[in-house]
Amino acid sequence: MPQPPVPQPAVPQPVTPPVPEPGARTPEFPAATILGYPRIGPRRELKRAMEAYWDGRAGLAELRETGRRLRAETWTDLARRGLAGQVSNTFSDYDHVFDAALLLGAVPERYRRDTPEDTAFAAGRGAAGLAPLRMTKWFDTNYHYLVPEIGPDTGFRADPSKPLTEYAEARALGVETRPVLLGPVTFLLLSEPTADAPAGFAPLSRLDAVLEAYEQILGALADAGVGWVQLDEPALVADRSADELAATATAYRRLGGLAHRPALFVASYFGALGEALPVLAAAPVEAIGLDLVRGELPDELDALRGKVIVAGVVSGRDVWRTDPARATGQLERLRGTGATVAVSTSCSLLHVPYDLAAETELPAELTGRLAFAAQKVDEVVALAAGDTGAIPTPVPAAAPVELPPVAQRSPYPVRAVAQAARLALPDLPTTTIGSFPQTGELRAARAALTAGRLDPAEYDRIIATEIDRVLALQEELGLDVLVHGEPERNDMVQYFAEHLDGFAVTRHGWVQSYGSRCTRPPILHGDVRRAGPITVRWASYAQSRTDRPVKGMLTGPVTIVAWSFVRRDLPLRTVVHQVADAIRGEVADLEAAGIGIVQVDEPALRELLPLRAAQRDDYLDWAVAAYRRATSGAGDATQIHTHLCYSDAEAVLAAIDALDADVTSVESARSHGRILAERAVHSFARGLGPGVYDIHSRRVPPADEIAAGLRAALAALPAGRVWANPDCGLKTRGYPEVTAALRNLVAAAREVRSADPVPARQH
Ligand SMILES: Nc1nc2c(c(=O)[nH]1)N[C@@H](CNc1ccc(C(=O)N[C@@H](CCC(=O)N[C@@H](CCC(=O)N[C@@H](CCC(=O)O)C(=O)O)C(=O)O)C(=O)O)cc1)CN2
Ligand code: MET
Ligand SMILES: [Zn+2]
Repeated sequence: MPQPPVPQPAVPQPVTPPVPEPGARTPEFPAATILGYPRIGPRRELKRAMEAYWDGRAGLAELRETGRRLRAETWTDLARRGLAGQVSNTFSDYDHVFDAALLLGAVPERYRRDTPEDTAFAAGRGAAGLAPLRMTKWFDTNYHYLVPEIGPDTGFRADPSKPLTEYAEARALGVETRPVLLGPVTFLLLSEPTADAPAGFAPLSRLDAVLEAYEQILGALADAGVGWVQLDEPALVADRSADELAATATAYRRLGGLAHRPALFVASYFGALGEALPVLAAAPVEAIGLDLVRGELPDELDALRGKVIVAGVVSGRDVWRTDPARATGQLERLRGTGATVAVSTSCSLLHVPYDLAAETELPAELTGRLAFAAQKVDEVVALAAGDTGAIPTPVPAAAPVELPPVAQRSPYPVRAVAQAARLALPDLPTTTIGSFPQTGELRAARAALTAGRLDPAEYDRIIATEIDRVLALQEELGLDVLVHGEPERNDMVQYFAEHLDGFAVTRHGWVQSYGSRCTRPPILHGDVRRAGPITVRWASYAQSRTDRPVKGMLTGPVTIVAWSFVRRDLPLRTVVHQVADAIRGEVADLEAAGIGIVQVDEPALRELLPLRAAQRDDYLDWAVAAYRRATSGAGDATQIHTHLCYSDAEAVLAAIDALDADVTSVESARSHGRILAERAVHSFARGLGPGVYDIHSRRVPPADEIAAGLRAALAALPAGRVWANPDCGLKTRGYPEVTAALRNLVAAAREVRSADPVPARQH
């Protein structure tokens, strides 16, 4: 098939709208814009610069220079692509939510350092004796933000230096930009109360103080000549209480009422505004952004009369080309109402890779259907110019094969007896979550293998040696259930995608996950099928090298799909069930190879939970059913483990129970044992490993602290069902701290076992 040309702007000239006169009327909103752009660098330049700075291999000046260069290159490239509506302040040293805390001067005292970079890194990474800020998912994406802490006494002091600097930088390049700020309502709704806040304290109660800071920031931006500012309010697409909607009305009445300010563009994304739409429509703001990919055109368009509608018709959440018929249909209907319409992306392009042009190994028929960030900019520009000829219409898919129903497992008590007899584990069994540190040598070996510089047999020898080393370490530490350490995997999702039909993987398609960490989300483009065993070889190898049980390690169907870009011509549930069927086959093969424990991770179960409550039960039903499809083929004596992390697991405890795994490990360390306080945990009928070692921090937990965590678990759950484990995999940590922490974990489990003789095993 000939490759359709990528749409190019007719005149590749930087487009710089006139700078508004002070006191002039609302400046014109550019016809084509985006809500944000990737910032890690097309070759992860920022990641490398950050890590070099952290390791002391480079100074702050070099880090800053890398950031400045990446911003300049982005503005220049997007100007060349003909994008008039450029944005600034979308760059971040670590995280844009933390940047908002810096902007408002609301950073917890314990993280404050001499420079904003060091402050952000202290908050994101912690330091000796200083735990980092809690980190959690940005809505339903795989991006993680640092959760701001706001209390009754938090002081706010506007510091607009970052948006001002970036605005000036772009201006110096001849590019007029719209600074992007996190909106006040979303900022407060994403924050959590400080540790010393009274019970029931809601950060939103500090709205007045926050608005005062925003007023000063808007004033400073206006002074600098900023024409439009973008305030991001994605929190408004979730269910909001009457109080929260009233706070939204207050916020925008107040900011809109300022005499001296830029024109205000309130951006919503990740869904439809619903009941927040009339609230924003009634507010004195000049432009409103709608996600028209996730949401349909609202009926109440009349209410928006007089405002610019920034129509998010190009998806920022997937890698597919825009369906020109759908997009132009929406744009025409909007224009038909007499509204002023700008073409935009549905959300920031932060969640997609930079440039399809960097991928030279993808099949041509797939490339023809794809658009990464740069191509999405081209689409926005083409749609705004009414030039859709260059955007091909997507090809409809054939109907998927119906999957047969599967039988469910025996009841847990029956399985528990069979497993206890087979595994003969002590009370409080100790284990880890799967990965051991991914060393530089492993990554270098894999890079050499991919580049053809390393013989596959030699690579296999390196992996086997690493597995031997990791097993020996675990035996020496005295862990009860061992893992092979996942050294052969680049990533827990990409690795499976590389071994399943229906997926493609990229070489440079990096997307920021948090801080300097990135993933290359695979592209699920066809029907998914497992061509052959994926993990059996290394699992059996590991089991052949030790007498202790080795857990087989698989990624669950929801997580594989959540962390990939998926086809949109089939319902998500159908795609997830196809992946589940492939994993089911892998569980069967591991079992046949004599593996007695199989862990099927589902850390993204919570992430895909719909933002609107009305859609949640339906999602949880099919997600749980998919997990059971993946695991229910296992015999009674095969112990199925699952693992969830970053999950606010509280929100989905009933679903976790319904997964029917024999043992579940969850994050607990960073949520301060909150999970154990949940009433539902007490009725949790199977094994539970509340994470007692926070692997997201370099800190080594002392044995008595771990023992306290285990005792708390024993107070909530029957003995014999509590496991001792870290709260996630160890791949991002280093060996010295992992060894010390696991030594403490084993010591703590032994101490609690001997000091608190537990009643006979209950099942
Ligand atoms: N997909 C996914 N999402 C997730 C998680 C996860 O594990 N996977 N965990 C949670 C937290 N998020 C995370 C996301 C990424 C990483 C992470 O460690 N990423 C690595 C990259 C992992 C990877 O793909 N590694 C490849 C490529 C490594 C690499 O950079 N190679 C160099 C060459 C290396 C050398 O020569 O030394 C290169 O390509 O330039 C490999 O090991 O093969 C990183 O950013 O550094 C950790 C947690 C939630 N979401
Ligand atoms: C993000 S969940 C990670 C689970 C995986 N088995 C690991 O240990 O790395
Ligand atoms: Zn995890």
